Amino acid sequence: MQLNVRKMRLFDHENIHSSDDRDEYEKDYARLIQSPAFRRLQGKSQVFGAGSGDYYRTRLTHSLEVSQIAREVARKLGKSYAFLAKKEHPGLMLDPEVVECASLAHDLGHPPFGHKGEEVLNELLQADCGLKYEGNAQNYRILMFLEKRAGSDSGLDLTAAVLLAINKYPFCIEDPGKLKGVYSMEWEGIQSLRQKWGMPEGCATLEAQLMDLCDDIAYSTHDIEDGIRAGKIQMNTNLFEDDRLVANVMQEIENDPGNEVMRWDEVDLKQMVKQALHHYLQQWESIYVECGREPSRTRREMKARWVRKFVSGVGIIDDPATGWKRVTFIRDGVQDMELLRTMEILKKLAWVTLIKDFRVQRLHKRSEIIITRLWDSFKDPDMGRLILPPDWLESYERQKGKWRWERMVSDYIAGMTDAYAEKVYAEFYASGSGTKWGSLYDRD
Ligand SMILES: Nc1ccn([C@H]2C[C@H](O)[C@@H](COP(=O)(O)OP(=O)(O)OP(=O)(O)O)O2)c(=O)n1
Repeated sequence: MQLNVRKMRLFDHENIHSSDDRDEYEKDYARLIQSPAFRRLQGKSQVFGAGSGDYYRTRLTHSLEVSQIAREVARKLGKSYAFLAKKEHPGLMLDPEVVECASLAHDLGHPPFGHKGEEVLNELLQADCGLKYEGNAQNYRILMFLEKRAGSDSGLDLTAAVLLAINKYPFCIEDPGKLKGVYSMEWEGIQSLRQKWGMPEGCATLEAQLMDLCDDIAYSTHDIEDGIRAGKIQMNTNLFEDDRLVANVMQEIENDPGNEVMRWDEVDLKQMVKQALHHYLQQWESIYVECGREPSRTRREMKARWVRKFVSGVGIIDDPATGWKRVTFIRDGVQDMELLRTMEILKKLAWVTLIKDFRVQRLHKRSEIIITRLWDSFKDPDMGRLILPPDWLESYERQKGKWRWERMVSDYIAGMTDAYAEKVYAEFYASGSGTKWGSLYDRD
């Protein structure tokens, strides 16, 4: 019975493969891996611009790393927690295949140029028409409406378990006070699934929580690895004794007062930052010697050890505040605050050394200019109708007024890779010898 609730699909009208013997999650995996939205992640920035170096992460390689980590952790937890085997509640189960699919899909909604693109598109939409743009909400536009699969016009029509495992923020984003969530049109479907499952309000499934934590494990470690490779973080120095760096990290923490892991009223903030950096770096010297003083091997080994350390800390506890369960780092049956803080401080370290680096900031400035000019070019329906690809217009017309024009334009811009956004921008605005005209044979 519960399995059916987990494997049900929202639309499921015409399944051309209904006679095949694949498991429902195998179908989800195939639909995701073979979707154009998934392929386009290869051209979307993680931190450095996609295409700025073959070794740096893109949203695609990041999503693959998250899915590998999340799948393994789900299997491991499945063996350690007896309640998971009882399958008493569909939201309190951990299927490795489900977290794998959710991880592959969790960043589909990112526009070109990563978080900066998301911020700019949101500001433009809000200022011009009062709509919001948010990457997690956009995941559902893509999965439920924009992607097509053989035999259906209604998105990828994934199983309920996978859809809810992507839902980190189980809210309607258009409700007052919500910065993240699901747009109202898609929230209807997600909410109906949550009700069928009996999900408590505001709580995410265990699978969504695990995907979220594994996303953090992946990027907090690989961003540092990318940063060392780019020469922005010097690991062979005693980072925790670098007063300016420690002060910058402290400043970022103070700028993020809502972060519950960082309750610095409870601890000495400076001490906490120094301790976490010390904790992180402890093994650096010995790994360096073990790896024959080879920087690239040392970097990889350090990253691998930290992923293993974080992974081995993942557990499930009761959450007295909600009566639901919580996936987090645990030690001796309680939340491991030291490990949680170390991870948060790694994120801040990446922030102050990489994201605030002037070259990355120039990339952000450029992406702001490009996205703003693209928005200005397409937002007016009279002009937009002349310059949008015909299949986008046809999809829009088929909705017979259910979609607002601005939502469709933001879908179009958000779907672009970094390079494609650059190309369309150059078609409109570059002059002289720098002009790059689109070829007649390019697919838009
Ligand atoms: N202004 C920013 C913010 C973040 N990043 C990078 C750092 C990480 O590599 C990644 C984090 O992105 P996610 O979408 O995984 O972030 P969250 O999970 O924190 O965001 P959300 O809760 O919105 O999903 O993006 C960046 O380059 N520039």
